[in-house]
Amino acid sequence: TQSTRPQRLLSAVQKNATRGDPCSVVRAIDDFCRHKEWAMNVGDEKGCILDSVVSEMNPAAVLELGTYCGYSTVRIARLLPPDAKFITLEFNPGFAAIARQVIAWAGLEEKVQLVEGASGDWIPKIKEQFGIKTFDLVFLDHWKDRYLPDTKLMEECGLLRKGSVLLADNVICPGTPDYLEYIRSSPKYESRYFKSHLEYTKVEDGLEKSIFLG
Ligand SMILES: Cc1ncnc2c1ncn2[C@@H]1O[C@H](/C=C/CNC(=O)c2cc(-c3ccc(F)cc3)cc(O)c2O)[C@@H](O)[C@H]1O
Ligand SMILES: [Mg+2]
Repeated sequence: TQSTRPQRLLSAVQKNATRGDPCSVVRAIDDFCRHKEWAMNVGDEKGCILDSVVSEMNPAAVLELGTYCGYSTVRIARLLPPDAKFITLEFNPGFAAIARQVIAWAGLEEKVQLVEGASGDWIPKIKEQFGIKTFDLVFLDHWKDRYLPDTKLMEECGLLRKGSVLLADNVICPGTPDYLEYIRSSPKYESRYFKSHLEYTKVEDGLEKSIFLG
């Protein structure tokens, strides 16, 4: 039977990365995507911006929307303090299965809770299910037309506090026009665009970092 791209990405990790070494897992995926098969991971260039935001915040509670193969999950989890809570939502069972193995290969399975399901269904249940009051950091990297509705839902569910940071991938390519318009014009957010490139290409893309003002 034919393998899928995520399966081939996992094989590349198992072949080229060292078990328990998150940086080698990140490197193995970037090499695979740059030299073998492109895949929609945040990548190394935007990944460095993600790293600096995570390191600067030292967050106690992180939410990721859209795990895919777990590349950004590993990037974030490797930088978290020991008792931080990190939830990543993924509704495609095939991708979730691959991501679990990528996260395990990095030795980070204790730091990450991968929840299988749709963000719209799970966001209202997070407080009671996981004992989380608010998130310090949310990384948005799922379907681009879900960024805005999920942001409004997180506001409504009281999951954001004064100072919570939303970091959104792909605000230029593929683009998230309705989200950008909302977040940049809303008095509830202080927003800043980090210009970069679409993963593994020279095409412009960037991350939008938005601080919730309460
Ligand atoms: C509501 C809900 N709930 C839970 N999981 C959800 C969910 N909605 C989606 N997911 C999950 O998240 C990932 C989806 C990611 C979507 N990302 C992109 O489409 C994307 C595309 C490009 C791209 C750019 C130029 C091109 F020419 C082609 C593609 C680059 C990117 O960086 C992307 O992120 C995927 O794993 C999907 O199952
Ligand atoms: Mg992306």
